[in-house]
Amino acid sequence: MSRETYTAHSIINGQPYCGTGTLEVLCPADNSVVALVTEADTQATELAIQSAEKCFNVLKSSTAKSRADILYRWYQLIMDNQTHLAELVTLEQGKPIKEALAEVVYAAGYVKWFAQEAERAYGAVIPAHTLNHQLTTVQQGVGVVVGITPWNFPLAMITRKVAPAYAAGCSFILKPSELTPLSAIELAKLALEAGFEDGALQVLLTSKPHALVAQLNSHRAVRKLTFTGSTSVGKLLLEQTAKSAMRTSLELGGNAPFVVFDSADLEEAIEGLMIAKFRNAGQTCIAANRIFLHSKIKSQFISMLKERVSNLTIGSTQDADIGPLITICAKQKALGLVAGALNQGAKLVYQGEELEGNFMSPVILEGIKPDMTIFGSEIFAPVVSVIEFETEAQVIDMANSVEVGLAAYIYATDIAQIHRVSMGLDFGMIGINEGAISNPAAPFGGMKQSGLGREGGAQGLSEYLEVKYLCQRTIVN
Ligand SMILES: NC(=O)c1ccc[n+]([C@@H]2O[C@H](COP(=O)([O-])OP(=O)(O)OC[C@H]3O[C@@H](n4cnc5c(N)ncnc54)[C@H](O)[C@@H]3O)[C@@H](O)[C@H]2O)c1
Ligand SMILES: N[C@@H](CC=O)C(=O)O
Repeated sequence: MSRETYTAHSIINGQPYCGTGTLEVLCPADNSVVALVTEADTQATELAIQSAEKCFNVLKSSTAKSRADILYRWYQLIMDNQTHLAELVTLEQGKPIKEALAEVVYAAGYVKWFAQEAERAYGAVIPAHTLNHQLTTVQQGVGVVVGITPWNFPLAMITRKVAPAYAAGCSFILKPSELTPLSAIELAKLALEAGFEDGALQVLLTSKPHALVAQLNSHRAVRKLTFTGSTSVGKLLLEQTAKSAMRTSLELGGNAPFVVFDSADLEEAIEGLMIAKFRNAGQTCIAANRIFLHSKIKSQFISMLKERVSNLTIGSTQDADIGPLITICAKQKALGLVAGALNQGAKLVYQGEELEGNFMSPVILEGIKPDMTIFGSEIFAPVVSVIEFETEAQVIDMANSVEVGLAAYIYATDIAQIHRVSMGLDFGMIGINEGAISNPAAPFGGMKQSGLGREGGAQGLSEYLEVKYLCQRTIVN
């Protein structure tokens, strides 16, 4: 791909909107400027809301079948453009091209899934309490939706929201991360090409999300907020939406335990950990963050892991396993967590060579204890932090002792133990002898401060639907 500097503008009512100011988008691989983006102002935001409101009324009288057909065309266009989309993701987000291609397919998977689910937003007939009554329910789209997405999966975190919203008949205003606007704009262009009505998907770009999102959240026409990002920003937005009691879905941060029992198949557990820890250089919300190893297998597991980790290639070449972190600040934060853990008594088991720019070599730490800062932090980098345990009760307690509860992983072959531990863990998703759990057909989401609601699966559509109860008395002449 040539390294020309792209330009990008917000999309309002189906058209590019050349806003004011200029935001620079940097390539994480070398921190060069890859795009200049104009920013949406308050007027643009107001126009987008008006257009979304108008479009919602159009969508209200469209059929689920027609929306399903349009979603299916969007799915096909994403798949037809997968190389281009993947290159954009690698350029602005940094993940290796093979992972970017996998993200395109994953993102498209949500569109296909919700093209199918669109026609299954069933209502119900309720047995009536008296004669001459018919009690039914219907489901209708909630209205104008605002979606805010992060940079780590710049395509999939968008399709996981926009596809169910459109399937439900909602119009959508998207504010993607300022770090990855190009993928968002490209996806929206493909949606319009597929047949999305002009106000059905609009994209507002800004480097000042606080002001723009506050404007959206305080508007009477906006009926739902769906947010994916950090727990701290999610909580702040929940305060805003509380003011109008707006429907709010939050997909927030994680701190996943990865528990390896002494009955585990260690080869399988290593394979699972390589995916759950190192995908996207450790920058995933469901990344294995705390590695709990039973004392009987700890030494063997760590030596097998060292062997695998020392063979990983870090860089921006086609075959690299680990790309750069998103920003230099993200790398400094991760190195700070490692230094802090060492100061607090952790032991350094492995650290690859020091690398330039945003690239970071993997690190393995052992001797991590629950009172260390790293234990309670979402590391978001290729750092393995190992905690030793003795008993099932002890590991469940330690795993549950954090404030978030998104994903957890268990490796064991004792079926009764797998059942007990799965039931005991306070996490919304559990990988059992499996390190790759993401799937459009499954409900994605967390407990405790990891969020509210679920995305994907059948539940993902309900998040955008209102249930309306109709109580009809039959007039008998
Ligand atoms: N649970 C999930 O499904 C899931 C998926 C992906 C990422 N995440 C989480 O996202 C985080 C990483 O993403 P990030 O760094 O982009 O998160 P972030 O919270 O910094 O930003 C997310 C989005 O919120 C916007 N934003 C930031 N401050 C805002 C404010 N004051 N008001 C309104 N909007 C604001 C950003 O512009 C961005 O679009 C991690 O914590 C990760 O675990 C969760
Ligand atoms: N890793 C998640 C997204 C959060 O980062 C996914 O697989 O959907």
